[in-house]
Amino acid sequence: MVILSPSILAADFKRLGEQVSRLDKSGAEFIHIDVMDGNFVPNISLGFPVIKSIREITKKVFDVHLMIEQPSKYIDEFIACGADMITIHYEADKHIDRTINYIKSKGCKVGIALNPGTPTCVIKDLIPQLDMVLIMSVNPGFGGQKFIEYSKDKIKEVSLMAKNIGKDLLIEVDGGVDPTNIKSLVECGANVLVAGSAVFKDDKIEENIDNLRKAL
Ligand SMILES: O=C(CO)[C@H](O)[C@H](O)COP(=O)(O)O
Ligand SMILES: [Co+2]
Repeated sequence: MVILSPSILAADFKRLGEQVSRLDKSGAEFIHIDVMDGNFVPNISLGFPVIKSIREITKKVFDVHLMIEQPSKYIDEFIACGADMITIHYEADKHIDRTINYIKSKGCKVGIALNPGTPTCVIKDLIPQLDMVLIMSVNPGFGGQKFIEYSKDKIKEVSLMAKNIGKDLLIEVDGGVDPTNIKSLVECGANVLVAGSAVFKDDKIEENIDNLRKAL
């Protein structure tokens, strides 16, 4: 099964409630929420009040992508706001094993994200504990960037690591995903596809999601 996770970073924030309601009625399984702190990445996006508000609109899985330093400080609050899955960056946490275990102890799913410049070998020993690995296919911080081709090799590497230990792992790809490349990413082993610009383009959310699904 291939999961679509539209990123609300590309939504029209004037009409966020309406657009999230449309995602709620769509065939997308997850909603990807990009949290940026202006420190780990050179941009600031949204935080607790927004997540809490849209939680009232939909029961879809909230796939919360934390692009923040010291994510362990904020786990309880993200869970309280309605996060179902919390993904932290490998590069942002000095004690990642502890944070993974903490998130799991709270009954929340956990993912680790890797920047384009971080090799996949760093997460090999962590995979047994994880629900998801997120391969960044753009440098984090902004939507609408071009897909980095070598990300495909990284998807294949993580897929092989999971296969070698018989682990049912979610492998998410985030950045520059569109109908022209989505099929090739699934062929590499991805099973959760984030799309921001490709979903919200021209305000044709339903049609764009259908087109992504058809391209698979
Ligand atoms: O994490 C992200 C950026 O750091 C976003 O999820 C990602 O960029 C999605 O947007 P798009 O599909 O427009 O590339
Ligand atoms: Co993201």
